[in-house]
Amino acid sequence: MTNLLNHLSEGPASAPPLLLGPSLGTSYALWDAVAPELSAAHRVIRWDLPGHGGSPADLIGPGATVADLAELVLALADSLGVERFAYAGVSLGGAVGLHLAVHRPERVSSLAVVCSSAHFDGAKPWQERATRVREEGLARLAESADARWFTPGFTVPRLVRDHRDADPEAYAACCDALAAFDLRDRAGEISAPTLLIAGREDPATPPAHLRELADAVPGATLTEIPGASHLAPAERPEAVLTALRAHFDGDAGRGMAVRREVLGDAHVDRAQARQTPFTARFQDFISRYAWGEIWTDETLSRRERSMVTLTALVAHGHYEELAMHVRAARRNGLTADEIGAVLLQTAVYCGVPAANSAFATAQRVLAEEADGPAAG
Ligand SMILES: O=C(O)CCC(=O)CC(=O)O
Repeated sequence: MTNLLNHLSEGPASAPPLLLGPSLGTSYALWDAVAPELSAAHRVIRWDLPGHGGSPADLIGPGATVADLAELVLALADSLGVERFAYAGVSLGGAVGLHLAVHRPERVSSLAVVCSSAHFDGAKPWQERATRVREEGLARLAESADARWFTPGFTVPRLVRDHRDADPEAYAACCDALAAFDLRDRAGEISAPTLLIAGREDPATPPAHLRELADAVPGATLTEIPGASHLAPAERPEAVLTALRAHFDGDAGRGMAVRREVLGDAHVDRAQARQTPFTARFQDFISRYAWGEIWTDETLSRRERSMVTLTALVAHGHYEELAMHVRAARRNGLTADEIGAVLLQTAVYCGVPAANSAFATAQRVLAEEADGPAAG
């Protein structure tokens, strides 16, 4: 029997690690609709609480704390050779992230706290729930899971099943951890870039809890997701994914916006649709560095960058990319005459045959543009 948390790893082993933590009663299936997308640019490692999903129940016992759970997460990371990681967690999983960011800041590069809090409204309700679960098991409590986790009419049967099938003693020990958790007077020490995500309809950790954290954690940003209750990654995965990507992907997120402005949505959508696990890291590299760092640098205007780029593409004979960048140059404000003047200059410095092909390519693109809206 292993003494490690059960986990699922997705994405390239060489990508930056991102750990995903679950909420009480759920399993790593909570991230099913989000993790595969995040794994395009991250080594995603999602874990199960003790006695939940596939984790052994005896990893914790009565009187457990969030610190105990955080130690189990660090042991898992150590076992996978992961020293420093980005971390996102829901509710109890978010509390683990807050604890790590305060007590082990050297391990956490960036933090997202989803439908969670610096405290869970005192010890009493959790002590009562722990007692009840120790006495009667989880079947009856699981009957009310939908109402506690989702907006009316929504459900994820797998998660409700995981709740019912969790080990009652381990579940109760997790309730003990929630009862004792209060990080309010330490939240100001968090130095990792922090994103807070609230489900606007969440009755368990309402948006006010996340706002309280936003006021306490230096530089934290807060996103409220409409139409989401307590398990936002399951109920509104697209919204959670967008927020997490913007937070964790940083330059790549910013770069993607510039890439869309310069190359057009149609082109970027096609490139994204063609993306495979094999090309994902290259796409991410392009968004992060070419678009997120270089094209966003304001030392040169976008018009100037287009002129330099056209010249470089002619010099190396990259005529497919040249066609794309003639369209981009038009978006960046160059006239057809200016593009012609750039290509004429390349005849001097790159050679007449190269400029000859470049004029033919540009002529075709400009003619297409004259015939109708740019194809992107
Ligand atoms: O299952 C619930 O009733 C919500 C429990 C809670 O707020 C802690 C958690 O989800 O981890």
